[in-house]
Amino acid sequence: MSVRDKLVIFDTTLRDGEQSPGATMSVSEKIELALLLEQLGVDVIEAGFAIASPGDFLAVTEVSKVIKQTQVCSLARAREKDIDAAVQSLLPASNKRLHTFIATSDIHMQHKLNMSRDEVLDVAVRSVRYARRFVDDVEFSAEDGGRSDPDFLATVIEKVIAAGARTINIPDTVGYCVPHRFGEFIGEIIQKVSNADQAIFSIHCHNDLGLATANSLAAIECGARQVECTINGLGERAGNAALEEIVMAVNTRQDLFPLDTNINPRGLVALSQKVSEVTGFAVQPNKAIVGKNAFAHEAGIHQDGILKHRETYEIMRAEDVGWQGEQIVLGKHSGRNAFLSHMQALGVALDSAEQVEQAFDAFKRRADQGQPLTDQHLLHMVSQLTLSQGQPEAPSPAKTS
Ligand SMILES: CC(=O)SCCNC(=O)CCNC(=O)[C@H](O)C(C)(C)COP(=O)(O)OP(=O)(O)OC[C@H]1O[C@@H](n2cnc3c(N)ncnc32)[C@H](O)[C@@H]1OP(=O)(O)O
Ligand SMILES: CC(C)C(=O)C(=O)O
Repeated sequence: MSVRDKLVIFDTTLRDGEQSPGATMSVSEKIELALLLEQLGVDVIEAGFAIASPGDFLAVTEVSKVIKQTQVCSLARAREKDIDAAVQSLLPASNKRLHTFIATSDIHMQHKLNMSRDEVLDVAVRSVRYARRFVDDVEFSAEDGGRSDPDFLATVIEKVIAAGARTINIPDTVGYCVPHRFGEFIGEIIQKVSNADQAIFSIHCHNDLGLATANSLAAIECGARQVECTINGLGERAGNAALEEIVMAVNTRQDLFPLDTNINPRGLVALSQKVSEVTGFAVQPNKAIVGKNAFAHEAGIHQDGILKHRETYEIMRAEDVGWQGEQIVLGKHSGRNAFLSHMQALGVALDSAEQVEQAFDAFKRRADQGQPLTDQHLLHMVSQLTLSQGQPEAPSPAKTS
């Protein structure tokens, strides 16, 4: 029997998600979201960046008090004062992780940090070693890893694993990578690092080119076993990989990703709506999984297929991610089969082929106007039609709505 690998879901909605301009969350909002994230089954909640502000420090502390199973994490630069703040903020946590990082790309080292490769290597190792004095579970991120020299990156990783890092995160900080190359890159790094078996490799992908989910999945195929992501893909600039997309891609394509997660996908829609409410960031209707149209069908050919066999046009079940069920929406693109099935559900019997054609024609004309078509409208429309023909069968809107 083969042992299935686990994919660790590291949620950073409360840290990287909050870095999105306008998405600042209060301490009580972070607590509320953290409890929902725990209920959803995420493995790690990155609750904030303790040194960033007194409010963020408090948020990490308060989240640490209420979360019992899930690991709570704070971010820290590769500096003792950041690590000290993170350690202090995490004191109440039952299960904690400290996440320290430093950039490893030449462009960041030269222009932002003003440090040489040797200096960055030294600071990375010293920070991990320092953090391990206080916390067993230390994650190290090589910021801008996706644009880093692979040999240098592998050297840094090998040394920070030896210094005690348990998770190695290779971010595509600026969303520059493309899927097949990023997957190969992660696989190559894992191969190069002699002590790779002593750590879990992770990715953290940004969505600047709309590739965050695709890049994450490519890396998972090549050996990453932790994915950093956010609800609704919230995050710096164009956002992070969306948790709901990663989880449902893994669940739906088990042929490609034979991995287990702890996530209960039925909580995805509710959490997405809560994050949207807290941040004021609307979820676009066509957003995968959690957009209001993600399981809606207006096109007649699709509706006909769904009515005959749901899987013709559905690769996932709406109710499995927390929607009530798939939606057949009547509109100008709908066909007779969906129209009749809906009228039947409303209790309207259209007995002859002629009645069907008349009602369908009236419906198409109405739908062409582009206004939403409620059941009330449909019932009224049919009653007008049959009354004008002198036929008694159609119920009045008042009786059926
Ligand atoms: C890719 C990411 O998402 S990384 C996380 C980004 N998130 C944030 O920056 C949000 C929270 N940040 C903050 O509140 C502030 O930037 C703070 C508190 C961390 C630092 O504030 P300040 O001390 O005023 O520094 P400031 O932000 O202006 O500049 C960053 C400094 O950190 C240095 N730095 C950046 N990354 C790192 C790192 N990983 N390790 C060590 N030093 C770093 C920079 O080189 C710069 O140093 P300098 O002041 O000597 O030039
Ligand atoms: C700190 C790291 C993980 C990060 O947020 C990034 O590189 O985008």
